[in-house]
Amino acid sequence: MPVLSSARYGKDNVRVCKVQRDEATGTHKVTEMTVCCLLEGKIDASYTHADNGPVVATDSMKNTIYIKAKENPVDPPELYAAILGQHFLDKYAHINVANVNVEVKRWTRMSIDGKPHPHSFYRDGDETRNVEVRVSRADGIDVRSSIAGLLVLKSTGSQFHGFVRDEYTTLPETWDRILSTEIDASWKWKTIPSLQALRDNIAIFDKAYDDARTITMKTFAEEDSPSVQATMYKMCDKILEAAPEVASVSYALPNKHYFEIDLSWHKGLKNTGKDAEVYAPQSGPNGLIKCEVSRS
Ligand SMILES: O=c1[nH]c(=O)c2[nH]c(=O)[nH]c2[nH]1
Repeated sequence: MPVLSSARYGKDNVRVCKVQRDEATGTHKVTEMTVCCLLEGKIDASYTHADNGPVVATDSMKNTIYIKAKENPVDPPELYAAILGQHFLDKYAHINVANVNVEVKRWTRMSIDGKPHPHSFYRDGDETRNVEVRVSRADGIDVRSSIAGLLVLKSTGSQFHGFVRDEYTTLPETWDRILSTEIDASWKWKTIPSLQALRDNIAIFDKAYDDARTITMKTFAEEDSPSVQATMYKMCDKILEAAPEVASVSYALPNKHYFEIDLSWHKGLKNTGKDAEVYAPQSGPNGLIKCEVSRS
């Protein structure tokens, strides 16, 4: 006999833009996000017995995503995701868990003649601020916040030597290389008991996001990196120190290689080591280095 061992369903890729207008000053704020909402609960019969009785249509979920964005703040995204998830539990007795993911795009305010413009913005890179929120009747609210797609490069201040050398090794050791990666940093919060508890401590989310972004860039820029591994561990350690309510921090960093090109075959051109100026950026293969650091 087959058993339905797990099931969740909902709406993905719901794109929402909210404009908040301060009538007094005429200043607007724009938040553009993509929402995914998947529900769990007593929904097995819809899979096993073609019984749609327990099914809240995914189309209704899409409508709910818009309505909750109208009725509530959409930032910080942790709050909006928790409000939306809690709504499904409050409204439908047979739904036990709501999984809400939100990805927020960057709309950075324009500066015109040195002054912040009240209603004009620009897309300031592909980086996104993301949250994954699980609102559960039994377990409270679990939140993972993250920064994704932040592309960084440093042209010196990175080394890699002392690694295994054997009959499989061709990579030379280096004391000075280009280091580039696309930051995927996430921090998992200690479980939050209720939506009210989350509301009561709302400032921690923006602060942790700002701290994580600053720590990531400052550590990347200032450290003479011995390896991606050692640098990301240091970033995790600093974020844990800055955000006491965070339980663990994770990074997933692709090593975007820039290879030196030996041009000595052409009139003895010097282009390696201290003379390296022209590099060949690699699309792949690339290293991929991951870690999670928790409190001991
Ligand atoms: O920082 C690095 N870590 C590695 O594990 C590795 N492996 C590699 O080929 N280059 C690098 N760089």
